[in-house]
Amino acid sequence: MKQIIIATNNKGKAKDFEALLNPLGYEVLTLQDIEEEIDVEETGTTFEENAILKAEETAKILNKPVISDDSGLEIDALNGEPGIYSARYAGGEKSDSANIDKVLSKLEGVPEEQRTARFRCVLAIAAPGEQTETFSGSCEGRILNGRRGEHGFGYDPIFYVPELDKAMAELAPEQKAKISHRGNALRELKAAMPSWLS
Ligand SMILES: O=c1nc[nH]c2c1ncn2[C@H]1C[C@H](O)[C@@H](COP(=O)(O)OP(=O)(O)OP(=O)(O)O)O1
Ligand SMILES: [Mg+2]
Repeated sequence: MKQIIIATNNKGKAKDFEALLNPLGYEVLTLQDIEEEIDVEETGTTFEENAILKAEETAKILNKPVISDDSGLEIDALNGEPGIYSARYAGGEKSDSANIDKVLSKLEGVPEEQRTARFRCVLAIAAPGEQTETFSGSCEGRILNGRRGEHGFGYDPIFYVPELDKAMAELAPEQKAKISHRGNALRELKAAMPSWLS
């Protein structure tokens, strides 16, 4: 089986990429599968910058082509927060549960029609000696009043997908792959760089 390295330490993202890439005949490897500990500092001010930082630094260390993912949730009623700070919204130690609690408390009393939000994902492809490329995808929805569903990771339990009348965490990985910001970004990548994912 062909292998592809995703420059992430997030196990939830790894599962999403498996649902997207296994059907194309790729085995997904992440930073959790390799000896070296790589945790690139996200000092950029946009998803693009952070995705490029993660991809280029990882490709350089491993001397191999990699794909990175920088993603997050933008909530309109919070002026786009948590945005690029999604992973550390509730503080230093990354905690999906604490992050969700913070969003729910900030949105307390905000009516349904004002709870619009979107997930964004930027993928960067970097390879030694090659120009880095980026691709982006988004997924529109609304923030629920509480958690629903057991699948996924991050903010999935509080993200409602109107077309499917389901929370993102109520979708099986294959269903999420069809509509997610990550799936949409990967389809952009595949359309522009077919030789990468054939
Ligand atoms: O499909 C998703 N479903 C739910 N939540 C999501 C999703 N996609 C991103 N998110 C949230 C999780 C995390 O709070 C942040 C990503 O932060 P981000 O820096 O890109 O990832 P990370 O630090 O967890 O792992 P890494 O940088 O090693 O890839 O956005
Ligand atoms: Mg990160």
